[in-house]
Amino acid sequence: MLRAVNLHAGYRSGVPVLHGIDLDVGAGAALGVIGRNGAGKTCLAQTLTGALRAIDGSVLLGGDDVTAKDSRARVRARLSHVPEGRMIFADLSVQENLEVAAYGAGVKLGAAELRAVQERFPILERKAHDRAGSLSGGEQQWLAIGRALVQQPRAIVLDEPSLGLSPVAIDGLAEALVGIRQTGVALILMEQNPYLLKAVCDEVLLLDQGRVTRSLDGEAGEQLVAEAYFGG
Ligand SMILES: Nc1ncnc2c1ncn2[C@@H]1O[C@H](COP(=O)(O)OP(=O)(O)OP(=O)(O)O)[C@@H](O)[C@H]1O
Repeated sequence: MLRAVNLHAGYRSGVPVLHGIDLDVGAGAALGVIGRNGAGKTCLAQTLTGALRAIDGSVLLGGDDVTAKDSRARVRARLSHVPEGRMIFADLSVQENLEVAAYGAGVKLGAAELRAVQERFPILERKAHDRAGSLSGGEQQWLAIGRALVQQPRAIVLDEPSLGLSPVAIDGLAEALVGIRQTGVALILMEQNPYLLKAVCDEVLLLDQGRVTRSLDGEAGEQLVAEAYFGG
């Protein structure tokens, strides 16, 4: 569903950060990307979703080459982004945040679509009319994922969604992401938390200085991920 082929990219300074990334995640599958601070996870998330332009290589969504499309066009092609830091609109209500996200994707947010997201994350119904900035960090993460879901994505790229969450909230996040996978959405999860990766992903890529240095399958487990990542 979402593929990167020989992807080279960097931030606007022009210094290359990614040096030839290949990845492929199918519908209903989840691919993890783990790497130290500065490995290039955010650069990869932004290049996949169109916030940054590739220097070379391609991004394909459902077989279509979207490399030349900007982030807005990619959202409309059903590729959603849950950015690092959540990036919700703090001064809008929870429901308005969902409405804006759906509008940006060219999707009508009817009562049934709203209910589907609220059933997955009941807090988004209980606090529908609260200011989004008044939510706790964990609640804001549900809203950030809810914003992606109302866009009716075929694939979602999530950038460090566990950041700042308690262990209990991370368990809830894992459960939610597995539930989303089961609806056929492809997930790419940039993460530093091996336990979340183990719970959600079939395969985890190790990113080091902009290159994939290893690929670990789900059976390898969090122990192997942690050993490889922490250099054990
Ligand atoms: N806005 C920017 N402009 C230029 N260089 C940047 C920018 N943001 C990050 N970098 C550099 O690009 C490289 C990759 O950073 P990136 O944030 O993509 O890594 P990351 O794996 O997401 O790290 P973290 O886990 O700390 O968020 C690093 O060397 C970083 O210093």
